[in-house]
Amino acid sequence: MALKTGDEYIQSLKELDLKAHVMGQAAGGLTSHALVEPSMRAVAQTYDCAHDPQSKDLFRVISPLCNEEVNRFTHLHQSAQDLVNKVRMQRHCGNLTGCCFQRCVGMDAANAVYSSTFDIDAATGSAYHQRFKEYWAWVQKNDLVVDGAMTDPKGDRGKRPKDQTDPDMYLRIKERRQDGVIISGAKLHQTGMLNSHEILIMPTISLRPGEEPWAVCCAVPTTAPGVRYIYGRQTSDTRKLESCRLDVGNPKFGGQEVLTVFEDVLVPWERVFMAGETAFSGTLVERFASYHRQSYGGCKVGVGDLLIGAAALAAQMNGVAAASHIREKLVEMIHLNETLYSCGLACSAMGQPTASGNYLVDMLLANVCKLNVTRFPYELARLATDIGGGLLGTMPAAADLEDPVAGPYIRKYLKAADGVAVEDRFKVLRFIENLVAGAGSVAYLIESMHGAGPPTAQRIMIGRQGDLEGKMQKVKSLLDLA
Ligand SMILES: Cc1cc2nc3c(=O)[nH]c(=O)nc-3n(C[C@H](O)[C@H](O)[C@H](O)COP(=O)(O)OP(=O)(O)OC[C@H]3O[C@@H](n4cnc5c(N)ncnc54)[C@H](O)[C@@H]3O)c2cc1C
Repeated sequence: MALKTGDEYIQSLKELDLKAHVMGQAAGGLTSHALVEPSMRAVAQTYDCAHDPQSKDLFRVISPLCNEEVNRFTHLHQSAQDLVNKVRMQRHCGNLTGCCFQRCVGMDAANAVYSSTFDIDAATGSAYHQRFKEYWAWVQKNDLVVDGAMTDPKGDRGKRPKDQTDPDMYLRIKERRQDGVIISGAKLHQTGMLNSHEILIMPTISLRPGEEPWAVCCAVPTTAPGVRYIYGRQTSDTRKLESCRLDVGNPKFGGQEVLTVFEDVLVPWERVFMAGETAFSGTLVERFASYHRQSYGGCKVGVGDLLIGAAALAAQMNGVAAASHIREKLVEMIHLNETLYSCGLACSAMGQPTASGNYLVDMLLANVCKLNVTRFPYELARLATDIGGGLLGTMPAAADLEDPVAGPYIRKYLKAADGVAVEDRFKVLRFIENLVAGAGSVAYLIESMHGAGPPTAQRIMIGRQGDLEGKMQKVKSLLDLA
C-alpha cells in the first residue's frame, strides 16, 4: 500500500470517529475540534514529510518485515545508521512543528516489543514474536499511528502492583479466556492517543513473580469497545478557542495527551505479546525507555532550534542583537541544544543488534541523553525568557490590537526597533511564551522532565550501566594495586 499523505491520514482519522471527554463535555468530530486539530496537524506532518522531495529520502525506508517502502516512523531499525536517521528525522519534525508530533512513542514501543518477544520465545517456547511480526507488518503496510502506552496511574508509589488497594492502578489481565484476555486499568499521559489508530500496551515497571496479571503487553485498536478517553488540559489551551490566532503562540500545531481508561477490554490472543512473563517485563521497559530517551535527543532539539531562532529574532526586534551578552546567551543556547543532539546521535551510532536482529541504542548513552534533556531545555527556556523581556508575561491580548481605543496605544508603546511591525513582535514573543510557559511547555519542559521517566530513572540506569567496577579495575591495573 502506498504511503499515506497527511490528508489521507486525516481522512483515516475521520473514519475512526473517536469520541472523548474534552473540558467537561462528551465530544465527537475531534478532527475539527479547535483544541484537538492542531495536534492532528502535527502528526500529519510526519506523513507529508515522506512525500516532500526535501525530506522523503530520510522518511522512507524499505522494511524487511513487509518488503515494502514504509514511513520511518513505523520502521524496525536495521542498523546504527537507521538509529541515527531516526534522530535526524525527529529533529526535522521538531523544526517544522515546534511541538510534539506524537508519532515517536509507538515507533519506540514497537522496536522494544520486537526484540523482547523474541527473547521471551527463545526462553519459554512461546509464539509471541511471530504474532508481533504479523501485527507490525500490518501496521507498516497500512502506515498507521500507534500510541505507545506504558504509564500506569501507579496509585501509591510505595506499594507494588499486587499490594495496591485498587488492582487497576496498574493495567492488568483481569480474565483469561479462550478467545483472548480481558484487560482492566488505565494509561495516563498518552501522547497523541486521539490521533492514533492503534494502542500498543506495555507494563510500566519490572514485575516480580506473583505479579503475573500485570505483566501484559498487547495491542488494541483505538476504537475497541471499553476504551474511554479524557483529554488533558494544557496551559492557555483555551486560547485555541478564540477567534484571533495570534495569542495561541504556535498558530498551526500543538501536542496532545490523554488519560485512557480500559474498562474490561477484550484483546484476542493474536494481539497479545506478553501475558504473565514477569521475568521479561524489565527488559521490555528498559528497552522502550532507552529508545524513547534517544528520541528526545532529536525532537526536543528540533523545537530548541526554533526557541533559539525566536530568541534571536526577539533580540533583533528589540535592537539588542549586537550586544555581547545577548550573543553569548545565544551561543550558550546553541551549545546546550547541540549537546543534546550529540547525545542522541552518540547513543544511536553506538547502537548494537539485538538477538532478534533489530538495533538497540547504547543504553548508557541514551540515559545520559535523557538526563541532559531533563535540564537543558529548562536552561534554554530561562535564557529565552531573559532575552525576550517581560512582555512575555504582560503583553495585551492580540484582540486589543484591533480595538479603536487600545490599538493605537499598543502600536505606539509596543513598537521597538524601527521597521519592525508590532504584529511581528507579538508573534515572536507569543511563540516564546508558548514554549516557556504556555501550551507548548507541556512537551518542551514537562515532558522533557517526565517523558520516558523522571530523572531518577535515568540515574538508576546510569548507575547500572556505568561500569564502576570496571573503572576501579582500570585504576588498579594502572597503579599495580592488589
Ligand atoms: C507530556 C508527557 C507525555 C507523556 N507521554 C507518554 C506516552 O505517550 N506514553 C506513556 O506511556 N507515558 C507517557 N508519559 C508518562 C511519563 O513516562 C511519566 O510521566 C513518567 O514516567 C513519570 O511518571 P509519573 O508521571 O507517574 O510521575 P511519578 O511517578 O508520580 O513521579 C513523581 C516523582 O516521584 C518520584 N517517584 C515515583 N515513584 C517513586 C518511588 N517508588 N520511590 C521514590 N520516588 C518515586 C519520581 O522520581 C518523581 O520525582 C508522558 C508524560 C508527560 C509529562
